[in-house]
Amino acid sequence: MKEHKGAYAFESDHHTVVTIGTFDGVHVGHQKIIERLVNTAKAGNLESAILTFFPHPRMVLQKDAGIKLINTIEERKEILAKSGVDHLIIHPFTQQFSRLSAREFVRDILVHKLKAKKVIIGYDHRFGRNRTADINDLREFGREYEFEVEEISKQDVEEVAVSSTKIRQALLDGYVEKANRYLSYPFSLAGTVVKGKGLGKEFEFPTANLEIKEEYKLIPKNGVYVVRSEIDGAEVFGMMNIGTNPTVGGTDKTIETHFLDLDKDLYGKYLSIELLTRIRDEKKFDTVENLKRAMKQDEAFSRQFIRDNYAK
Ligand SMILES: Cc1cc2nc3c(=O)[nH]c(=O)nc-3n(C[C@H](O)[C@H](O)[C@H](O)COP(=O)(O)O)c2cc1C
Ligand SMILES: Nc1ncnc2c1ncn2[C@@H]1O[C@H](COP(=O)(O)OP(=O)(O)O)[C@@H](O)[C@H]1O
Repeated sequence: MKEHKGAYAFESDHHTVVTIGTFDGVHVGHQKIIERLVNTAKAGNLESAILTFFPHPRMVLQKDAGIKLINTIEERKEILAKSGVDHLIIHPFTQQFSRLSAREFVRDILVHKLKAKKVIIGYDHRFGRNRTADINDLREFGREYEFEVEEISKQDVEEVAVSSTKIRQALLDGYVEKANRYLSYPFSLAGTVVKGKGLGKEFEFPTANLEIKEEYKLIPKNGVYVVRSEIDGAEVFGMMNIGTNPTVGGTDKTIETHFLDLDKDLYGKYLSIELLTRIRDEKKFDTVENLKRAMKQDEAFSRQFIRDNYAK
């Protein structure tokens, strides 16, 4: 897969089949559409291209600081790279871009830059300034500029929309296994290990504190989770706490992981950590002793879960 920083940077000698969308999560519904894109490309001797926007239109137009996404743009790239698509075009969605008329968008971007011979698009997709054009207008443009339009049915679009919403809601409710089923891969959190309060080592449970730089990344419900990661090329399991550490009087939200059977300085490392299942809610314990006891139970639970599901 070739990545292009915006439609204007796209270069290819071939004609393309293009689909347009955010594809947050790249979940099973998205994967179906991408499969169709890739197969259509093969059958028509075209190259397949996904046109996606970043930042998300809602971040730009509504200054929607609250919008949370399942994938960071880096994660989205990595997952799409495995899908067999020839081109990923990440177009910066700006105020200026949003003012392109429907005709300008079709003519300048789809036809002249991307050389689209086919566009696969949802039945309800709207585009151009103020989102005034619809799929019928696109078909009209297709006759003029000689490309075909293939519609993604209402049912397929709804399936896709529903599963993105369902995945976000499942994560916010702590149901990571449900989210992982919809995604067909484990939801993960990625960031740099930073210094915490320095209490973990006294606890006998040192924890790597993850700092996630993308403020738009969705963080699942507070609580304790069994996790898996890769550190220096080796698979490691662990238990993660997402929360405010109320027992030791914390207030800020932290994401910290104790890795099982590991003794390594992790400061400054960039880790991607998969969430496998949820163990329990975060609690305010009366004493640190009681918290320690709970963490020992978490460890026993985690080891059993790993034996049951990931035994080699
Ligand atoms: C598996 C696990 C479960 C945890 N559960 C709780 C909890 O229920 N309540 C709580 O206040 N803190 C919980 N913590 C957080 C500890 O309070 C935290 O590790 C400790 O404050 C050390 O923080 P530090 O790494 O920033 O020094 C948990 C941590 C881990 C790794
Ligand atoms: N098994 C392990 N799991 C997590 N971190 C570990 C582990 N072994 C060593 N470490 C190191 O210990 C650090 C955490 O220690 P801790 O006392 O909790 O300090 P702080 O909270 O100040 O970051 C981690 O960032 C990592 O560098």
